[in-house]
Amino acid sequence: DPTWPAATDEMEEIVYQLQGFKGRLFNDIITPCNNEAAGPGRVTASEWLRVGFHDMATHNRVFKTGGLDASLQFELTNGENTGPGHNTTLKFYSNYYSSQSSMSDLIAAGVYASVRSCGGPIIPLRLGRKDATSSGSTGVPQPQNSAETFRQQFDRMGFSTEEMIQVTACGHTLGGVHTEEFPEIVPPGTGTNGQKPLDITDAVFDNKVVTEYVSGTTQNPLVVGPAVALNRHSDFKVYNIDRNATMNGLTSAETFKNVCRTVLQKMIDTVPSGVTLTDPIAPYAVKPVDMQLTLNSGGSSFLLTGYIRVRTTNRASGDIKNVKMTWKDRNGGCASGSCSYTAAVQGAGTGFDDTFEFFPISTNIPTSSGISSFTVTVNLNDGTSESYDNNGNSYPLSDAVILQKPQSCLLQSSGSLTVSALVRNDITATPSLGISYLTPRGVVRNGNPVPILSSTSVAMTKGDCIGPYTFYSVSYTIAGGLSYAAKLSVTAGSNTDSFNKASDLAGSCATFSGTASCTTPGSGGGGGNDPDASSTVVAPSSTVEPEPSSTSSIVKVPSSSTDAEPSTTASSSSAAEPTATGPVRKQTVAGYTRLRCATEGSGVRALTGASFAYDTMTLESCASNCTGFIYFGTEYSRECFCGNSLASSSQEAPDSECNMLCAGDPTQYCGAGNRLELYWKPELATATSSAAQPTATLSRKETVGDYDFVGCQTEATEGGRALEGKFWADDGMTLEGCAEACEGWEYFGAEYGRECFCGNTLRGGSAPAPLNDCGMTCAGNQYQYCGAGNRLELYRLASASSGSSSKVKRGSRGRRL
Ligand code: HEM
Repeated sequence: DPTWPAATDEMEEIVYQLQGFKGRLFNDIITPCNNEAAGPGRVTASEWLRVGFHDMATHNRVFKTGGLDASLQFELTNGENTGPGHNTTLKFYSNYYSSQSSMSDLIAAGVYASVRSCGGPIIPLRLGRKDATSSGSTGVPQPQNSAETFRQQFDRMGFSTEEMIQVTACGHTLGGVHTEEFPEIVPPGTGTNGQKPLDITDAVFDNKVVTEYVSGTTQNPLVVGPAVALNRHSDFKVYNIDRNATMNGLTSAETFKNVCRTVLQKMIDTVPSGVTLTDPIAPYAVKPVDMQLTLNSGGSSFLLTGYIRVRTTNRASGDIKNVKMTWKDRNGGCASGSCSYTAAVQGAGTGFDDTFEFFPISTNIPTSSGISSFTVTVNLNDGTSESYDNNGNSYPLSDAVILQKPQSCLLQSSGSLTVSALVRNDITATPSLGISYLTPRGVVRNGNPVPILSSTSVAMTKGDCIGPYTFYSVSYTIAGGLSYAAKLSVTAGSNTDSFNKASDLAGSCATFSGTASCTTPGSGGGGGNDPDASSTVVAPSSTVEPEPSSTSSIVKVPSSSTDAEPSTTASSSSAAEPTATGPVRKQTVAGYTRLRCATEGSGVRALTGASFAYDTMTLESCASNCTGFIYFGTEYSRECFCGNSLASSSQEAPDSECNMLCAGDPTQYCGAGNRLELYWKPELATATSSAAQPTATLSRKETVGDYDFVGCQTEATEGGRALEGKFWADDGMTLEGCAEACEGWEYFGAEYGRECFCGNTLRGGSAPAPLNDCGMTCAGNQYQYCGAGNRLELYRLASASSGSSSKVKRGSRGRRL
């Protein structure tokens, strides 16, 4: 078993913990192998495999540049990487992209997963790839190249002639050639759904690509057909280079599988210099998952939560009776006298080749004695048991630094994050919060769908001492709309509580209540060690938002205890209503007029033009940042947003809700959490556009051309797509474009941002879905909705709907289809 924790833990989960309880669903769109997530004629698993090759294919073995490094994301429009498959694949992987899972490791994992999902071999998966930050050289083999050029290109990649033939055959057992990308090889109308398969089983990882070729029955469009006359029959040129000797050696299914395991591993292990790959990963026999300490109210005990995941692949089902966790306290003993917890199974999950059971942990641990590590005993129904001690190390679980989730919160609409942490009083280092976060590329250049991964570290401010711990906290705004994907680490000296998911945080921070008196660990705990001891509510807070300090972004955990650091300026309670000397609501600021206190949009920002966040925020400085924009608004004391339009879902809110003072001027109001102190210059609206009313806001379109909006609709469950008439996909997709393409059809539907389907009927199993499911914006118009994965933004001809018995009223969201 690997030793826990390891740098590969997140990838281990993504790759093995696929479905069922705590499933990461990485295989969702490639299972079954013939799934066509991006539309008919597009076998998703084959697209994943091809992505691996195209990313690797620019490797130079002499200079040790390129290889599997995710540089493909910057190369999507260089002419070598045609077709939408690369884009949709990288977009899917982006859901898993983090500081612990590089895009290039995800591409390699995608090769492993697609091959496995299609019945191919288990490719050993090493990890540790690093992502390129810009495009690399060109050099992906193209069908028109000569046999000698192919040989040279693969030699540059580090592949012998034999390996070139093998790896190409292993790749071309899946998928096909598309008319959209290679109309000269597959002329329009000659394929099925615009695709011609490379062998007759284009969604099975078998050696038909070889046997059909060797027997002369192949219909592979890169061997026979129009490509021959055009000299684009690249598979023939490659396979025939050694007079078919290598191909003849692959006619045994077993040999093919083994050879493909070897050459595909070589393909994904081809990396630039500076990368050292780990040993191949394997699923843990026993793995702690999501272990977390949380200080209970009162402050004298922790709640330890998480799961022990046990691999059950080689066990008879129901084999395990329960799992016992036994821990050591901070000093290596068991001062509290009770240091174990036994759990029964809660859920089961599966991977391609594995099964797991999960045993939930939920137990209290006194803060006076704490925890340092644990071991696991798996008790079997036959009366025997197995001990797991993490290869002799015990499973480490430090209580030195703890991210305290109930007092941490994330407002996803604005990205406003507050993190509270507890640091044990014997740790002298001041903690800092590390935030690793994704932001969408502002300007999408060359179709790169992968968000930017950044990290930042912010110092935390000291709060109250509770028992042997001291609170620290900090607030920060994660701009860009992907705050839920952030990972949070609190570090003090060599102690850290790392890789906590921001998505686990609630939208509002709860107030901590506890009176355990301040102690130093090891002193025997002092007072307040009884978990049920008095838990006087110290600072009942009526607001859900943490209260802002007027001088900085720091939010102190509310407390009345005497050793609290003095608050420097205006107290939070004075924020609510202006007094003679207190804050006032300014009606005009630098030529802008106050409009109202406004909410953010639902799921979108109210103002999307530009944004700023800093600790010296004033209305004047925000207005100055927003010069030229029709609107500006301040939020959450230190944030500033500009825009020429206001999201239609932004609502007026009572002024009393815009009650936070500006971080840089406590005599002014600067909104609140999810509340904008909104100003505008209406004359700019008439100058820049004919209407003062905002025009460009993300909203549902009730009508598009001759079509009425029907609703959000699932795909069909009965063999095929909900709409079967016509399909196309494009990075410039808009609702108008889709409507136009579907002229003459009764329905059109936009899906996954960039796909368009037409049809006269809806296939069985397609059903109305909640509107919120259809949350993807159109690739060609950010202000329109274009469905989502497996969800159609569905429209129907107005004439058809009003004429038929099952009326869909114009503009209604009728579900009556
Ligand atoms: C001389 C080398 C190669 C050439 C010239 C070549 C060329 C092509 C072409 C023209 C297509 C059609 C793409 C489309 O229309 O979507 C294709 C598809 C494909 N290639 Fe290759 N290829 C080569 C080697 C490889 C290798 C080494 C692999 C992976 C190990 C690979 C994996 C694939 C896959 C999986 C598809 C199907 C994609 C789909 O269905 O969307 N190819 N290849």
